[in-house]
Amino acid sequence: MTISLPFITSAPGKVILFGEHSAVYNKPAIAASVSSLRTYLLISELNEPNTIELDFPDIEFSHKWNTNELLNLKPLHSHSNDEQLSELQKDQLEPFLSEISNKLHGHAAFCFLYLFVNICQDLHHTALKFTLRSTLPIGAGLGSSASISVALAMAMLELQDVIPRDKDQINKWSYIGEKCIHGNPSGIDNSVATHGGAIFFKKGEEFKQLRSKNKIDLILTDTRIPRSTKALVANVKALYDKEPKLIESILESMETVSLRGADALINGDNETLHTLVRINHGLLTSLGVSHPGLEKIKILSDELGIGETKLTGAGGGGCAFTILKAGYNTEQVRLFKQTLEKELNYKTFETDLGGIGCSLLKSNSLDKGMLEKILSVFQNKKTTSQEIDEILLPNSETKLPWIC
Ligand SMILES: Nc1ncnc2c1ncn2[C@@H]1O[C@H](COP(=O)(O)OP(=O)(O)O)[C@@H](O)[C@H]1O
Ligand SMILES: C[C@@](O)(CCOP(=O)(O)O)CC(=O)O
Ligand SMILES: [Mg+2]
Repeated sequence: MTISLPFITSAPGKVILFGEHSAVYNKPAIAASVSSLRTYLLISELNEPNTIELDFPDIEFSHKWNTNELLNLKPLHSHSNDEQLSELQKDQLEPFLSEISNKLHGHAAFCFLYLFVNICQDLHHTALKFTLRSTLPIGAGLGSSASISVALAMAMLELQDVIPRDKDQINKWSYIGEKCIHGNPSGIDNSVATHGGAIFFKKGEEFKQLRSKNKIDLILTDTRIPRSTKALVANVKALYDKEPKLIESILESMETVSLRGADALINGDNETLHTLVRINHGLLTSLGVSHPGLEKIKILSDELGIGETKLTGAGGGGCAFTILKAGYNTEQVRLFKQTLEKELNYKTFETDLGGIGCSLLKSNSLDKGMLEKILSVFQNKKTTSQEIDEILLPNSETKLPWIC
């Protein structure tokens, strides 16, 4: 039975605890979803026949395409060859993307179109609007790209009536979406955004859910320094090609860090965890993916003696996390946050790790008043992250019936 419109999908962002970049080279890595930073995607009927509209206000992008023209394209992506996007498909999509010159917009639109043409061939609705709002900082290392890919893939599989709902399918397609945005992703971000929790991930293998013995106390800091994952991953590749032996040995050290990290998390060995965070950050710095703005966070946490800091995600700007040592001084932590925010204009987040993965909200499970409230969150482009959270965040007071 076709899902009735409107409906909403959602997926979280993530923190990579150990192993970013080395994950791309088939080394193991550990990531956890960030419970409170999520993307929400509303799929609604459009009052304009034969039209697909994207409305992505977070990046000030909206665009319309003719539905028939899109559906006349052949789905050319073959999962048997899923290491590569289909070149033929890319060529077919080119005319639909040619008017979009902004890179941020182009990556998001390419991800949307590639998934749409390959997933939605038997669409029952021909006039649809996709409105996306995210409480994640974009391009900051917290996996906003994977989070939108997962929300899009989940929505399109629903539209296509793929029953039963299957997270492995969502994960597979969102990995393709990540490829459209990143070029060469490892797949760790989409896996954790799909399945939630914390995962031990190795490219090409089944990932394992990881249970940490202790709650990890961390402060997440966004430098607000913009960067693109695609460019950073390409820089590391260029370095690898230039110095393969040297870089391979750094990647092998990162492998050891992730393996030891998994043990330390499972056994609640905090001291080792702190040492590994320091070592992993140093190794990433040696790959050239830190930034003076990230080093400022590390230096401040060292000076105040509150814990260990490591960049997270692709680096080059974006975010770092600081894990707080046992019995930390709360006054020093307050000073840490205040200095970052007031003097450096950084943003700090407090979030738990390991929340739910992708989820679906059906309109027929909501009363009329609540549905109207939710629709207004999407319609009003000025809605703040806090207002989005108050209504849509799973486990918020509204207790919406999200299906995981
Ligand atoms: N809320 C959003 N709306 C539209 N596009 C988004 C959104 N969040 C992320 N994107 C897409 O993902 C890209 C950022 O991905 P990336 O460089 O991998 O950084 P990260 O995943 O660390 O946030 C953006 O350029 C944009 O194309
Ligand atoms: C650098 C990398 O390891 C993580 C990228 O994460 P983000 O897009 O910066 O959130 C790339 C990947 O694993 O796909
Ligand atoms: Mg990304």
